[in-house]
Order: sequence, then structure tokens, then C-alpha cells
Amino acid sequence: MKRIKLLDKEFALSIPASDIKKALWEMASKINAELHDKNPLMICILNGSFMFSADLMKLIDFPCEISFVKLSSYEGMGSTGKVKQLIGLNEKIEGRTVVLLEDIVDTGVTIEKLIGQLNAQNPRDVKVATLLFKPDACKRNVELDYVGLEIPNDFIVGYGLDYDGYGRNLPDIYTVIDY
Ligand SMILES: O=P(O)(O)OC[C@H]1O[C@H](OP(=O)(O)OP(=O)(O)O)[C@H](O)[C@@H]1O
Ligand code: HPA
Repeated sequence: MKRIKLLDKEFALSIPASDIKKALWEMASKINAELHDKNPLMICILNGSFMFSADLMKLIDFPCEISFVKLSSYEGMGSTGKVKQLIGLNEKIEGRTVVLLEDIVDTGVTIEKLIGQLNAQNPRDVKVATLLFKPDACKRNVELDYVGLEIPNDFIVGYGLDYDGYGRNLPDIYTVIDY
């Protein structure tokens, strides 16, 4: 299995780009079927979601808007449990369907906090589309409307996800080894 090194850690290939592509096609076809008449505002949660959001948006077959927020909770290989908001949302969402685009729901603290903030602005509906979900790590009761792949509770990098800033550019996903 292909291995890479980032900083002090080694990683082994765990999800090839072809599996990511298939998961994106399946998710996009559901979103296209269910939301084509809802004029949803897509919200990309930076940084990690930049690659997933860009690839998913290319598969959406109806006119729709995208905006961006920037949140941070992870440091090194673990969650701090605290979510910092680095860039907020400018758009008004009252009465609108919004779709949060996440690369990963891990402990669930990031998505739970953002859903709470957005619900205070009385949207019509807040939906969550996440490429990856770690069910064994998730401590929060959050409803995930579109999930690409369920994965084990291991630290991963690639396809937007980083280890201390590195690895986001990798087209495949890798799992840490020997730590
Ligand atoms: O479910 P959680 O435990 O909250 O973890 C998920 C969040 O962690 C990552 O962001 P991170 O804080 O690493 O910031 P980044 O996107 O800039 O890498 C990821 O992009 C999610 O937003
Ligand atoms: O496994 C992960 N890897 C990188 N960033 C993350 N943010 C949450 N979980 C992860």
C-alpha cells in the first residue's frame, strides 16, 4: 500500500481518489433530486472543505449559490473541543434552505456549533453534506443529511484534510500509521 511522510508522521493510502469520486457522484445525484427547486445556499466550511466543495459544486445541475465560513477546532491530530470562528457568513439566510459542506464530521463539535448559529437566523432548513463521517468519534447528536463515506476513528489526511497544514493537496486520503 502506498505510503507518504508529512512532517514527523507516516501515512498509508486508505481511500483512493476513485472511491471519493464515486461518493461525490452519489451525493450530488441525491442533492440534485431533492434540492433542485429549493434555491439552496451552499456554505463551504474552510479550510478543509475547499476541495470537496469545489468538486461537489461541479456536479450540481441546477443554479445555486455558494458562500464560505472559516472555522477551526483541530490542532495536530486531535480536536481542542473548542471551535474558533475565523470568518463569518455575510449572506442573509432567513427563510432559506442552506446546505453546509463539510469535509469531515469527527467529534461533531464544529458542525453542531455552526448549525446552532445559523438556526438563530431562522433559515427554512439547515442541511449537512459531509464527505466523511467518523461515527465512533462523534459525541454530538447531529443530523447528517448527505454522507459520502463512513470511516474508522483514525487520523487521516488528504483531499483537503491536513496534518499541521500539510497534506491538503493530496488527491487521495491517507491514514496515519505508527503513532
Ligand atoms: O467534528 P469535529 O471534531 O469538529 O471536526 C471536524 C472539523 O475539523 C476540521 O477542521 P479544522 O478545525 O481542522 O480546521 P481546517 O478545516 O482549517 O483544517 C474539519 O475540516 C471540520 O471542520
Ligand atoms: O482525521 C482528521 N484529519 C485531519 N483533520 C481532521 N479534522 C477532523 N478530523 C480530522
